[in-house]
Amino acid sequence: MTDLDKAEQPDAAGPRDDVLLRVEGLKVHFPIRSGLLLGRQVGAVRAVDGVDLEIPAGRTLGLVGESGCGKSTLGKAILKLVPVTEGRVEYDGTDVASLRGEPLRRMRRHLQMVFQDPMASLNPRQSVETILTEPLRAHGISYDKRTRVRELLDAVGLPASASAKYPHEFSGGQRQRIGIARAIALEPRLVIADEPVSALDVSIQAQVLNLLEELQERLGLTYLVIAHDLAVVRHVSDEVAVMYLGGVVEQASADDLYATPRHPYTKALMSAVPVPDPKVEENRRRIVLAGDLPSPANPPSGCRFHTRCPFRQPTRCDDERPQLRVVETGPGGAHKVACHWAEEIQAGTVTPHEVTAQDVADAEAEATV
Ligand SMILES: Nc1ncnc2c1ncn2[C@@H]1O[C@H](COP(=O)(O)OP(=O)(O)OP(=O)(O)O)[C@@H](O)[C@H]1O
Repeated sequence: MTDLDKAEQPDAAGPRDDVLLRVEGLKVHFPIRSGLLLGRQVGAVRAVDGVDLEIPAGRTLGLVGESGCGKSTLGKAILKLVPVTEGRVEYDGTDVASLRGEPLRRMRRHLQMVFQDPMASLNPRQSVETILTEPLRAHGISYDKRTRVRELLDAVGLPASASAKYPHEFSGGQRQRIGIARAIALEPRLVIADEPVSALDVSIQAQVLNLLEELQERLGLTYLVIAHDLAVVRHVSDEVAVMYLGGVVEQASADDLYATPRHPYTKALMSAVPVPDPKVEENRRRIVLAGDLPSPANPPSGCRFHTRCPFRQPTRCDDERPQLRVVETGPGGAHKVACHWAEEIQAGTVTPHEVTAQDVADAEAEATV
């Protein structure tokens, strides 16, 4: 069975055997140092604070959340680009943390990243040909330069003449195509795309997203697509995970999550998305969250979202951190939510109340881990 055939199989609530990437209890805490020569650790930024994720082969998981919630750090931790404090990253059944030297280098071939800003991630002094062949040289892979460069450019919709040019000679969208060509040069299986279109004009975004989808189909790629923009994630994802302050608060198939968001934070995020139908748009009720994202150096106790949550119930939300749990399994697969009151909110027995900026400040003052 090919990866693509496997990807046709329906989701199940239990563990699946076609999982390419599995993340368990992942934590990335950056030490905060103080004192002379910054030698003493006085705290930690809990950028990622206990994340579980699974991506089946050939599928796309979209990861959304506001700036600073830990999305990029999670992506980097999967690629071992930042040190993991606790937890496990398993790629194709192998614990990534245990790999060193040659096995790590070999594994890296299969996991590649597409970055937000192609101008910053491409070396301005290298020609496109050098940019595209450097990963092959670094991994000691023999290739016919002209043929391989032409194949890669063709795969991302650029002409062979692009080969001799430099990044500044291209538009933003073309540069991101070069970044994508570089990412697929080593024939990876998993690609982590961190805000792949947020630096691009809206008119160009769809073209680049379509290219990512086309390459997925042709090459059987598995994607983790990180974005703050819900529309971008919806466009490309089979499943979507919503992150808030270092943790995943909701995960479901894209259709289920957009049709029936269940976590209060997801409800607020979704309420901000404009609806194309003018009648629906007119009646759309925006949930505006009071306060800002709390500092990951000093996260609230209990549910990380309780300080801003319109559905907060004393005192369980303040004291007990909810686990991400399956609340429903439908045709789209398992719908997981990290909220103590997910069922009651759905049934309408727990209802929203107004939260003011002062309420948030008071709750934050009371609630530190
Ligand atoms: N190397 C680092 N050292 C210390 N703190 C860091 C480091 N990298 C990230 N952080 C902090 O970790 C938190 C999460 O950052 P991260 O970049 O992962 O969030 P994000 O959701 O990707 O946001 P954005 O979209 O703005 O990049 C932030 O508070 C950030 O300041």
